[in-house]
Amino acid sequence: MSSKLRRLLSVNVNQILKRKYHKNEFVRVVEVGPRDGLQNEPTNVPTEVKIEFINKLSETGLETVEVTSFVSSKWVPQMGDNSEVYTGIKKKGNINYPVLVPNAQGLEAAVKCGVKEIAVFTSASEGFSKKNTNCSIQESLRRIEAVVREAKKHNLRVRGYVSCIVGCPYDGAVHPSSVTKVTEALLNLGCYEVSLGDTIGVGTKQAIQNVLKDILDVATADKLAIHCHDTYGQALPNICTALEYGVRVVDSSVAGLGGCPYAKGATGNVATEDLVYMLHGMGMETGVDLRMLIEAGRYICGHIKKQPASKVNNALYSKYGLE
Ligand SMILES: CC(C)(COP(=O)([O-])OP(=O)([O-])OC[C@H]1O[C@@H](n2cnc3c(N)ncnc32)[C@H](O)[C@@H]1OP(=O)([O-])[O-])[C@@H](O)C(=O)NCCC(=O)NCCSC(=O)C[C@@](C)(O)CC(=O)[O-]
Repeated sequence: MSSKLRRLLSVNVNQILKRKYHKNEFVRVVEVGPRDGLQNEPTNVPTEVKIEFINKLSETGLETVEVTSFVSSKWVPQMGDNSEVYTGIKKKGNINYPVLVPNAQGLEAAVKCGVKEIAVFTSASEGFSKKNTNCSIQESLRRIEAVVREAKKHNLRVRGYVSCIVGCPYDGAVHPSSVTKVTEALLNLGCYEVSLGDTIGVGTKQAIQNVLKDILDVATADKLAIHCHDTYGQALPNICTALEYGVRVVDSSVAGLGGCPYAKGATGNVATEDLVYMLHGMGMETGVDLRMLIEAGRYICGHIKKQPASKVNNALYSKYGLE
């Protein structure tokens, strides 16, 4: 093929794939602070503080707040009060409150609490799957299949996560085809949406493009969400890249809290305040009140004795008179 023809074809492919974002388009922000944000906190956060934190997030206009995880408390002690937190929060009718579930035991406990939505999780890399859930990817998919089957009997909505979409702390670089394979499997198992996790935040624009181009061969953008940790400061550009490819659901954590206990060195998610500020600046809608978000971020940071890892929170805190 001549280089001119090749160039022409690649321009056309990019035009088809790239759906420029438009003013007033809605982006659903999935707040993962109470779960992803707190799961790695070394000191115990009191249950009543978690509940108040989630109640404050519920007032911000967010449509989805991931509350906790029903994982083994031997593996993640911070989430050991999952039932108390889930049943203790004030639930607003227009908000989804998903919880993370790794297996049948977690599902059973979640169902007892009356959850309406669960999130199942696996990895695109074997090393992380083993360290995070003590099983291979194949085995995790078998567990998820059983969990989804049971969850559907209870009319639960099921969201999926794929970790390590670019790099793995144990196996190194991850090929896009591995991400596509697992994403497709989760969708086929019945997840309404799959969140693509750059767990250790190593991705750059090009890497995210490569992942999305590969996945968009098997799934449409409306089935995808992006979940970027900000270890290398690439989260916002990477999210913009995902927006260019039509993704309209973005996970984030207020005050940039978080990290995974089984991904050492990885920092928190992109801060929700920074994400919302950027999206509003681009003319996109989120329904989120930035001031109230900053307040919620300050509340939890005050309790865990940390400065918010959100530039927007730090810049606007005094301007909004929240001191
Ligand atoms: C999957 C397991 C349970 C396997 O762990 P295992 O040790 O192989 O499990 P097991 O079945 O052998 O059980 C061991 C013990 O745990 C208990 N157990 C077993 N299951 C549960 C449960 N659901 N709830 C409560 N307890 C449970 C079980 O009862 C038993 O208790 P014992 O008999 O010794 O007293 C474990 O590896 C685990 O809990 N892993 C979760 C780790 C985790 O939460 N990681 C962070 C979340 S993932 C993440 O952050 C990434 C994400 C989603 O944000 C996206 C991204 O950024 O990439």
